[in-house]
Amino acid sequence: MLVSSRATVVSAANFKRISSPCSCSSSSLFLKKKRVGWSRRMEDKKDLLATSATASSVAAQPLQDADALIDSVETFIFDCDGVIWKGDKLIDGVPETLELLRSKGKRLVFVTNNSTKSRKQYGKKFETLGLNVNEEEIFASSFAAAAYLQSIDFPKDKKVYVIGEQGILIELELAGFSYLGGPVCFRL
Ligand SMILES: O=C(O)COP(=O)(O)O
Repeated sequence: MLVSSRATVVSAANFKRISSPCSCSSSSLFLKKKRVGWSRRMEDKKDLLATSATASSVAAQPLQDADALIDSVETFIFDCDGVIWKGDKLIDGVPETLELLRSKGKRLVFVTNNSTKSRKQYGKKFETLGLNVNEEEIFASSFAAAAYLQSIDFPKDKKVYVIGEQGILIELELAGFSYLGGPVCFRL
């Protein structure tokens, strides 16, 4: 399974020139883990800086053989903002890249941690941008919140307090959960 992160914009036009998505993702995960002990000791900090420099170098390795990579991967997971679109603007090369991967029978999954929209609303956004993506291929954090509650058999007669966006409320409703809270406007 291949995870494409924000740092690795997959574009048909420059696919052969991009860095390896796997190395970017693993290095950022590694850095997050290391950060737990970072503030404790200055020596740890120095170690981390040395390590992060090495990790960055590894992440910058160019992709040598895009065809071999595509052939070896069954499922491509794309982040959305910064990879598929920037705000409301489609990123160049994305339609061609997705078409290429679909023509090779690859499974595509689109993930986003932006909870302002439900899966259905994201489906509309993909459509507006001219991309043919099924709702089942979209995993937004809004949907993940509802799916998690289902997975732990959260009782339907209890309420969920939502600190989050409208998309979460919609997904909770679809899953049959009651809630309190939701988007809050702060006035200064
Ligand atoms: O919009 C955001 O806050 C992040 O969105 P992303 O997870 O699709 O990159």
